[in-house]
Amino acid sequence: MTLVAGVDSSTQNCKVVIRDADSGAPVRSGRAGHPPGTEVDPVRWWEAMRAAIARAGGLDGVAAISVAGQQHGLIALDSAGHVVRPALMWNDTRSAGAAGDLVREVGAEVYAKRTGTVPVASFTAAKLRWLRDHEPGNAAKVAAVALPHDWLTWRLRGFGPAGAGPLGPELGELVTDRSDASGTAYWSPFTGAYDEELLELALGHPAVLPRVLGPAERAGTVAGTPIAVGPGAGDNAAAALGLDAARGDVVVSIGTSGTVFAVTGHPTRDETGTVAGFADATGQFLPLIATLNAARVLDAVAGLLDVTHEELGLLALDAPPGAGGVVLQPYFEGERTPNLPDATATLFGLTLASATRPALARAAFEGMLCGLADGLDAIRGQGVEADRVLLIGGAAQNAAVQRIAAQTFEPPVVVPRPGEYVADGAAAQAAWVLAEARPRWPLSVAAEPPPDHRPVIRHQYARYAAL
Ligand SMILES: Nc1ncnc2c1ncn2[C@@H]1O[C@H](COP(=O)(O)OP(=O)(O)O)[C@@H](O)[C@H]1O
Ligand SMILES: O=C(CO)[C@@H](O)[C@H](O)COP(=O)(O)O
Repeated sequence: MTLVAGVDSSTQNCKVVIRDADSGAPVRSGRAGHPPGTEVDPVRWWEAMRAAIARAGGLDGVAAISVAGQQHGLIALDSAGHVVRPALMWNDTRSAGAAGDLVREVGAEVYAKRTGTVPVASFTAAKLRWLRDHEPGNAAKVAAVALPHDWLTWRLRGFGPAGAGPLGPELGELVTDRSDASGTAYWSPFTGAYDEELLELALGHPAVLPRVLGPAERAGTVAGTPIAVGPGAGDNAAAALGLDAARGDVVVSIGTSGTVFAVTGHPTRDETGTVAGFADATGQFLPLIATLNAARVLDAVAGLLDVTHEELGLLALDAPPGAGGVVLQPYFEGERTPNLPDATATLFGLTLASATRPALARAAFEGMLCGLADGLDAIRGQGVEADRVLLIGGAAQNAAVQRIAAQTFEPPVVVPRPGEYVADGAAAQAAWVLAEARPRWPLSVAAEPPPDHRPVIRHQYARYAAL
């Protein structure tokens, strides 16, 4: 049996799956935690990846591996290959002002035309501008800019700071793929090339950028082994690949971030900045919206009510759709869509009658899902069909999330079997690199909550949207 490995280096954890390259059958897996916070020394991600691989039984028998990861994070390297400072992650909102400055200087319409996106705080370009303005000493040292999956792929191949690996710094050996490059706001999905002028505008000087590989192009081999290394991908593009998402499928992922995305044959540009015109991992495109407040909204409210996730779900299902008028605008971490980096969470509509534990619990589910349903509308506005919603991510296995999703979204909701779709997509990419043909592994469905659309949920959420 030929085995392939896929890695998901996400915000909270690193997950590794090892699969049979032909059938896609799972063979073994492992995971390790990441430190909390919105800036992290990427060495900790490297250590977690090594621990997760070890917990998955190592790479014995594995013929190819690919790494997918959280998008956008800035890993700034000096000329010796050392990280200049801890990585600034996608959910670090300090760069909101820098994003605003870049958009003012370039113009939202021009950004959308050149990169398919209008940068907000999450994007790499905004983080580079923040570095230039707030840590000029560090900015001056930047010789190369990598994203989390680029840097992990580089380390896996034996490159790294002088002395850390057998091959030395070799900044020119950095590689990435279209999907992650498209989250920088200095790469064009229209031309498939970097926009070096926009990079320089953000950082203040040129820098080495990872070479952008094609969907099944080899990056090299794992240091000291013949194991092939794939190009890797941004986590959302990897999930689309892992789900084998087809036209008409809209993926809604409820993990640390909430994302809504679909694979399309045409690049998109939304000058309002709501929909990011990303590329996917198959040579197509992946219009996407992302929210900062997803599964952790439920974590926060479960903590407040001192219940488990399952108990929170039972409480929520005790309240009627619309939660008796209670609305949670769940901006616990500021928000990216809508672009409100400094916002905080607010509860609306409380009365003596509605101030109950079930209503608060339901308002948490509804608030989180309404933000994603607004995103689905925006994606449809880009000419994307939505025949069904594929619900994935850590919170998708929660029965109340499934039921309330079927009440919030218009299209039917399908919940694939519990799985690590980002890591699965990376494993599928590794199999693709190996066989030079895209694998078509079967997708099994765990639940199809009966369609039960309740317009009241979104109507009352929308009433407070502008406040
Ligand atoms: N049954 C559940 N109900 C609600 N939330 C859950 C459940 N299981 C996991 N989660 C939440 O899902 C999140 C992790 O999701 P995951 O998709 O693995 O994260 P990431 O986006 O970092 O990859 C955590 O915040 C966790 O608390
Ligand atoms: O910023 C985005 C997408 O634009 C996020 O989706 C990140 O890619 C992080 O994802 P998770 O850690 O939640 O998977």
